[in-house]
Amino acid sequence: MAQALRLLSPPTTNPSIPKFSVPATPWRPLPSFPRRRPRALRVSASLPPPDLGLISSDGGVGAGAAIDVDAVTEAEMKENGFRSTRRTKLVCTIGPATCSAEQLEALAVGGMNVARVNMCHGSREWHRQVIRQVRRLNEEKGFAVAVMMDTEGSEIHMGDLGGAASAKAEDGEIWTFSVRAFNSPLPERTINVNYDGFAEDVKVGDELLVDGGMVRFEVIEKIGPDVKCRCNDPGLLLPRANLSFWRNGRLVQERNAMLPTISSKDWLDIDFGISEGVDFIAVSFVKSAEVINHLKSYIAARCRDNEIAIIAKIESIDSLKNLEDIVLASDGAMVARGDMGAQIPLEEVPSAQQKIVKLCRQLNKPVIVASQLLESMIEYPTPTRAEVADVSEAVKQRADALMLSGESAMGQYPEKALTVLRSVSLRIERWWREEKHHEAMELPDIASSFSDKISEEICNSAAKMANNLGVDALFVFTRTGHMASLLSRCRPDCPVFAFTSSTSVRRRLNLLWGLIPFRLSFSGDMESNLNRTFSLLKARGMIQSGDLVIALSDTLQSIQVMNVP
Ligand SMILES: Nc1ncnc2c1ncn2[C@@H]1O[C@H](COP(=O)(O)OP(=O)(O)O)[C@@H](O)[C@H]1O
Ligand SMILES: C=C(OP(=O)(O)O)C(=O)O
Ligand SMILES: [K+]
Ligand SMILES: [Mg+2]
Repeated sequence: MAQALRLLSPPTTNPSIPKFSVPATPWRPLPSFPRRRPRALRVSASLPPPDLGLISSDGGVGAGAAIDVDAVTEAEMKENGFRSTRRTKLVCTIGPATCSAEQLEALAVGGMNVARVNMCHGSREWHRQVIRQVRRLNEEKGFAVAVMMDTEGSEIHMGDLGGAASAKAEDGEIWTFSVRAFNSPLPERTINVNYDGFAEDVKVGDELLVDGGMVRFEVIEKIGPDVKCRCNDPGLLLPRANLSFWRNGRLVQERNAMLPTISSKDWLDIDFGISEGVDFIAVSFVKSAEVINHLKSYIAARCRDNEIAIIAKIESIDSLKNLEDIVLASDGAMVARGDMGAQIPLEEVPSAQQKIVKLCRQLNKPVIVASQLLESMIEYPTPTRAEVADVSEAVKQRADALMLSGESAMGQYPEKALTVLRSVSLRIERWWREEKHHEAMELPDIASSFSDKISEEICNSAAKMANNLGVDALFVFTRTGHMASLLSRCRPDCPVFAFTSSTSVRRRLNLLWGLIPFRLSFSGDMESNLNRTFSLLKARGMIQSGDLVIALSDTLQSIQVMNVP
């Protein structure tokens, strides 16, 4: 009996799983405000124009019954049926090739779930414009694109080449790497280095790697602040490229270890991100869990209502050493293969990726696989076969999200690259579902309270039932998003419709595998929630009478199997 009572009592929030939690605000009906009908969207590929956008159709069940549906997802669902919606989420880095309103809209229509701005490049003003543009598109056109800010971090990198887009280093050429401040244009074959201790730290004979080995130099002479280097592996130098130096075949790490993970410039960028209301902050070159905890308390003190999820970028040797602690402290992780490949041997990157993806799923943290997925598409309109195989491997590992970097930031074919990610994801997901290739993964208990344990058991059972019964969808009514994340962790065969009353929770859920987040105000009365939801979704042609669904609620900790009436 006690058990039954507990099952019905509202769950307590679990402080050790801060993921996506928002302060428990009492339910209140959202103010009804006039909504503009968006203009028709420009649509690429085979999607029909999503015409309803953010418009709330109340399906004849009264005012206040509004539901926010992502216009693009809705179009995809109508086109392919909702069982076939894409489960893998897509992150696009925004840069000069994609920063206009039209270009951002094209990416949103093409399936971008999260827009990433990299604070390593561009000015704060530039990023502000991009973030506001994304928000405006969401409001006006019914997208639900989340924004991720990525910190620069204290890496050693080159300056911006005095404004040049790139510079070619030829075999045998002597270049000067210097910490001096120059007036632009820079002297010929001269590169600025952002780190003052550079000239002291390197030694004659060291190997200097640009971008993890895209170009290689050998240090041949040190003259005060200038370091003369001979180019051994020629190639293209890009602005602000990462620099690492190697001695006797090993990465020289001492100095990196002394640089703070979050520099003073990063703190200013973080303040900027908080004031602009970004959804995620990705922290570069994380070394330990402490920095994540520190940042989380900093953010908690500054933005109560609008919690920001912290993504730890796993890209340094230290982050691999402290992986589990870092992932536990964070709200998610990124396999940042670009810098990782400069810190560990390249042949170790694939196993590191697999390990990180698996650990994140076990610990219920979303994970992004990033860098060079479609690198050749920076210049060419089709990917290499090897790139398609790499993307499909990440999809098979069932990472939550895939990320474009240079392909979308400064490449020539950003929309085509996104289309490749979308179509490869869809195809591989379907193939893997149909052939039932996925082995069940051992999912450890992660709950730290009895109430959370109940949620976890409900989600594990519901996902299993959904697979065994072949249901059409799982519905979850969730305030903090936690229960939705637990369902996503199970990677069920059917899509998960996640209903939350918070727009910011909804945007953050966008990063999670298999979730279709909706904003909907709902009550503690499951019966009426379900009836309203069914009417609203039926009115929009998103579900039909007879569809079989399993519905869960985190306020009631309940589970129901039913046909849509
Ligand atoms: N805001 C920006 N302004 C200008 N260029 C950018 C911007 N963001 C990204 N880029 C370009 O896109 C490339 C790839 O982006 P990303 O992978 O995020 O950075 P990085 O190469 O520094 O790790 C960068 O090297 C840079 O040339
Ligand atoms: C995603 C990465 O980080 P950034 O692009 O900021 O270097 C990476 O190194 O792979
Ligand atoms: K960065
Ligand atoms: Mg990096």
